[in-house]
Amino acid sequence: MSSSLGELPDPAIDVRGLTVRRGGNPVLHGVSLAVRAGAITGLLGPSGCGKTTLLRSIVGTQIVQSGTVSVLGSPAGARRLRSRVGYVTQAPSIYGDLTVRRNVAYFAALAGAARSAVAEALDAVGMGEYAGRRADALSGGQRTRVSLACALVADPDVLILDEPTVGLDPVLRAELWERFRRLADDGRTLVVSSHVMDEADHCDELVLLRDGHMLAQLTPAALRRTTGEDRLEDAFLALVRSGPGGRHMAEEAAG
Ligand SMILES: Nc1ncnc2c1ncn2[C@@H]1O[C@H](COP(=O)(O)OP(=O)(O)OP(=O)(O)O)[C@@H](O)[C@H]1O
Repeated sequence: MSSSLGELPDPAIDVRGLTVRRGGNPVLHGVSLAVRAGAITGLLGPSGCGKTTLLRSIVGTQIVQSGTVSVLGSPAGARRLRSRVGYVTQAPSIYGDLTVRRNVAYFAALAGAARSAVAEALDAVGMGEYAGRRADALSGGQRTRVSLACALVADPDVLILDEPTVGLDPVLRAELWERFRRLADDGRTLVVSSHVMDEADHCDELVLLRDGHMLAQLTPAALRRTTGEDRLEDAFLALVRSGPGGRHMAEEAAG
């Protein structure tokens, strides 16, 4: 695939033997995965399986017990990654007493982005018409979109998005996935978490997590092929039920 970004290391993100405890409890158990540059990787699994913890480890905000996480060839959280990695958390982190435009302009200034990038980022998430509104007068879904615009405006090479489409209507969800696809086609690397298997078909690769264990990393087509299920929701369930043997099958199908 041609990339406007030139030479990004591939894999863009390399996670090896990642073990994390939170509040004294094991949350991730020796997770290893490789995220392809210039692709959309979907991180899928039920609520509480460790998706956010894995994303935090990739961004470098999570204390990890063992294992390594490297992003674009540097250890996760390294200073040189700050402008290259964008992270949109599940709870939108924007300033309620600022307008939508000023929120995005603030992040644009931090990133040294052009002023024109602010309007572009707002249009990209369908929030252009709300530019003058205070952020504390927005709905939850609108705040999520402004949060996403704050990440997009910095034009990062790697975008880590924690459930970015939750609470959005189907039209907006479809538009955002189109946007994500264009970013990946342009060479950006996206990791998008979701607990809705319907979204998996928008991804190039899937990382399936359950109870802090990685069940499989494979394409949606390989997941269907391995399990013989057409609906990805059913395919995920079939993989879970097939246990460790299923995991082995999935690896063979992926490999
Ligand atoms: N601050 C914390 N202290 C202790 N345990 C935590 C903390 N945050 C999360 N956990 C636990 O870690 C596990 C994984 O949580 P995590 O938020 O990574 O899951 P998730 O897959 O992102 O869930 P969801 O889809 O509901 O957001 C859960 O069992 C959760 O209860």
